[in-house]
Parts: sequence; structure tokens; C-alpha cells
Amino acid sequence: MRQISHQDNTPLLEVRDLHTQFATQDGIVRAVDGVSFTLQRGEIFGLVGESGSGKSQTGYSIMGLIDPPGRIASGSIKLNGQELVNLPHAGWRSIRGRRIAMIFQDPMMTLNPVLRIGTQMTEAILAHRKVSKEQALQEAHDALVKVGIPSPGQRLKCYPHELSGGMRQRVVIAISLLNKPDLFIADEPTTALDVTIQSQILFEMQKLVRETGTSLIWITHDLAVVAALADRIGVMKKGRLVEVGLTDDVIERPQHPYTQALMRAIPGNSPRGSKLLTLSNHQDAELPAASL
Ligand SMILES: Nc1ncnc2c1ncn2[C@@H]1O[C@H](COP(=O)(O)OP(=O)(O)OP(=O)(O)O)[C@@H](O)[C@H]1O
Repeated sequence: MRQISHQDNTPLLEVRDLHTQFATQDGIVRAVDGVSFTLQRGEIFGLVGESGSGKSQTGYSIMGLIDPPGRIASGSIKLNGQELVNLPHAGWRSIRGRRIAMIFQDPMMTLNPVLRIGTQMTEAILAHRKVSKEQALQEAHDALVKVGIPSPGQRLKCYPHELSGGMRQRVVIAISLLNKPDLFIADEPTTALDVTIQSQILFEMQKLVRETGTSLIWITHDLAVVAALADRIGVMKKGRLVEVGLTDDVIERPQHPYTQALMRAIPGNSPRGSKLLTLSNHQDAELPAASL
């Protein structure tokens, strides 16, 4: 397990007793029901649980993306000590995309189909920072290099539909890197990709987080994925965090019966061994462009 160096002891993110609810015809749905956890700078936190357990709504709550009929009923979300719950609309402009970036399962939720990649990337920079267009284009180019996209100059001229699914997701990750956020929230970003691409992106994301000191919340239903990636794991069930601990502890000594059941559901029942092997195989490998 990597040692995390802290600039100070204030957590980057502090979620306290968060309750996010939806008003439906059948009554109140408690999507997030009293969730508390903290995240240190540079830490990777894996949020795992079955479908409907409240993982995405936890991520959306942190991003300020809960809209009616949903609302944050109570609780606190602090980023660098700043309260985000009930933050006015204007306040979110400087946080979303700038200090917190979200990567969704479907890259087309982030990409605009009618704009070239280069235009979208430079616009993302210019929305937050006063730099020249040339400088923005150079930064966009560098970000594509960082996420392992071959021929970045050509890709900048492409429309999203001209790229493969794996490549599109890399572009989204590159966009999220542009403004050097403090926190990435990745919601099942590799689920739709084939296993090889998935493990390449996992490894590269881990590497980027280590290099930049950014924190990462990785949301997935797949315990094996977070076992390979995360420093700590939180397990959600029915809107609650039923177990939080260091990855090794959760994997080797799951305390909650639900976590034990998730472990038993993994084929071969050895998430760390299998996935880490897959990831480490990519560590020194040049990524073949054809596989992206
Ligand atoms: N707009 C909505 N109206 C009513 N209920 C909602 C709405 N959006 C989410 N929910 C409910 O909130 C709960 C948590 O959903 P959430 O999407 O966070 O689960 P999840 O763990 O991320 O699942 P998945 O892995 O399938 O995305 C679910 O019961 C869901 O039905």
C-alpha cells in the first residue's frame, strides 16, 4: 500500500451524514441515507455496491448535480473546508470542472457530438482561465499525450464519432485533467469498454492520480476493479455505507455480511490477484494504438 503524503491534516473532502432524497408518487426514496466519509489529498477511494445502492447519487450530490424531484435533505459536504451543500449557482461555476471533475460511463454525456475535440478542449480551458487560444490548444495537445492518445494533433481535429469508445473516454479524462482539479469522480467510466481497454484506462488513471496528487472517487459495482485501484474502499447498500476500510482489509477481512457476499460473487474469489496482474502487465507496455 502506497504511503500518502499530506500537506496538512484537513481532508480534501469531508462528507458528513449526507441524506439525498427523491420525491416520487410512491413516497420519498432515500437514495443516500446518512453517508459519511473523508478523502485525503492524492487518495483513491473506491465506492462499490449493487445497482441502486446510492453510489451515483452520492457522486452527483458532491458535484451539486441533484435537481428536483431530488434534493439534499440534510448533511454536509466540505471541499478543502468549504461547504458545498446549498452553495449558490454562481459558486458552482468555479468548482465544477475546475476543482471537481466528473467522468461518466457514457463519454457522450460530456462530449458535444457537433464540435471538434480541439474546440471542446480549448473551450473547457478558456471557460476557467485567461490564456491565449494557442496556449489552450497546446495544453489540449499535452493532455491528449498524457492519456496515451496517439497522433494527438490529428485527434484534435476529429469529431467524437470519429473515435472509438475507448478513445472517447480517454478524451473525456484528458478534458477533466485540463483545469487540474483537486478531485475526480469517475462513475463506472470503463464499464462499457472491453476488458483490455478497461484495465489500460484503470492503470493510466491510477498513474495520473499519483503523478498529479489529485484525489479520485471511483464508483463501480465491480469490487475487483476497486481492489486493483483504490487505497480505501467504501461499500454501499440501500443508501448507506455499510463498510469503509483500507483496500487490503476490506478484501482480505470483509466485516459486513454484504461485503462478504460481494466477495463470494467474484469469479475465482481473488479480486486483488487477478486484476493487479492485469494492471501490472500494462505498466511498462507501450499501448498499441489499434487497441485504444
Ligand atoms: N430521479 C429519480 N427519481 C426517483 N428515484 C431516483 C432518481 N434517481 C435515482 N433514484 C433512486 O436512487 C437510488 C440510488 O440510485 P443510484 O443511481 O445512486 O444507484 P447506483 O448505486 O449508482 O446504481 P447503478 O450502479 O445502477 O447506477 C435508487 O433507488 C434509484 O432508484
